[in-house]
Amino acid sequence: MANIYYDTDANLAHLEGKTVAVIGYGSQGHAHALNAKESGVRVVVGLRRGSASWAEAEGAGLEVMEVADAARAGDLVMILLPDEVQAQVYREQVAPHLEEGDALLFAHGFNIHFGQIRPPEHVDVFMVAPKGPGHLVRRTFTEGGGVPCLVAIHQDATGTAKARALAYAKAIGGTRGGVLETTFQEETETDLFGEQAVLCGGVTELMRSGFETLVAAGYQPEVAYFECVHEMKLIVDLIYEGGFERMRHSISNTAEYGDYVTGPRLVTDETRAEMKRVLRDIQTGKFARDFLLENQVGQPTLNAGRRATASSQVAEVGARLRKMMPFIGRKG
Ligand SMILES: NC(=O)C1=CN([C@@H]2O[C@H](COP(=O)(O)OP(=O)(O)OC[C@H]3O[C@@H](n4cnc5c(N)ncnc54)[C@H](OP(=O)(O)O)[C@@H]3O)[C@@H](O)[C@H]2O)C=CC1
Ligand SMILES: CC[C@](O)(C(C)=O)C(=O)O
Ligand SMILES: [Mg+2]
Ligand SMILES: [Mg+2]
Repeated sequence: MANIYYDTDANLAHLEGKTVAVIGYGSQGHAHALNAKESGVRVVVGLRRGSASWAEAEGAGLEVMEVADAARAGDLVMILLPDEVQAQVYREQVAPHLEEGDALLFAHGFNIHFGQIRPPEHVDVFMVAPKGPGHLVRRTFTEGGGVPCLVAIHQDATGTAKARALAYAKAIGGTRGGVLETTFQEETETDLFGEQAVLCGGVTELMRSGFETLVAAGYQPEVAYFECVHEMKLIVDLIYEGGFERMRHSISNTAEYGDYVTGPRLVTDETRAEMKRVLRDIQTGKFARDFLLENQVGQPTLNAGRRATASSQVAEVGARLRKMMPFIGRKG
């Protein structure tokens, strides 16, 4: 059985009198900084002077400083920069300011697990990794809930790493949802697998292929969008609330029958074999090497993917239909 911690297992006193430096103010950064501040923690944000994030963080009432200054000010330094820039920023602007007893925190294990960052022995190194997008980490917190987190300890120099990790997780709302103890290896490999095979790569490819199949067969693109993209959230909301059972309780018997007989026609033994190969590429470090190389040569795959997404029919149709649904809006 997994060790899972909740609010009463974590004590914010471990952060009392301490300064948390949140480095980066993007998806995760803004959520951690604001949630922790509202939990009574002293927070400073480390950024590049004059950047868009700087203005945004200051506008939200946070104390902002350059990365090196924040690293110096922080007793706990949480690295919330894109994975591909973390190693260089760490080396040049964070490492020189890590003092005995400080803690270096991550929200994903990539750089530690794949050996891109090697912290000194005199600091705690741990992870508090929300299992959800940063904007939802923030939104869920403001609604009184919390996104579950994983914690893992890589180094326990002070003997208090776990207590501090749980306190940090509580400050950002994680213990409201449950904080599961893991290792850097398990978090890194499962997170990469989940986002590639299921949550992002798997789901978007499935939705896009469904949309394109209907359009190619002569159906209206707007019908295809509502059916294969828009409704996904409504179906997933039911799974989020009550598992597959609640979703299957709400859908028609016709849909449920089709679910049982057609799902396995699409996710076949061949798909499962490919999932195993995807996992193997992650475990052997092949994916990490490819991603690091991608960044050394100017992100051609990321850029091509973004261009293709922006000019796709599903994007054009979706943008037009969402404009007519102002109640959806963007909440952060
Ligand atoms: N996105 C998510 O929901 C999740 C992310 N994670 C992990 O959290 C970490 C952060 O990811 P994410 O929130 O997506 O990151 P983002 O891409 O959203 O981070 C962008 C922020 O980093 C700043 N930044 C980028 N480059 C630099 C630099 N060279 N120096 C200083 N600041 C810089 C940007 O500032 P500027 O305005 O200057 O560009 C901006 O504030 C990663 O380890 C990721 O794997 C974990 C769980 C979920
Ligand atoms: C699913 C993608 C994610 O792992 C996340 C939001 O949890 C990420 O890296 O952004
Ligand atoms: Mg994730
Ligand atoms: Mg991830």
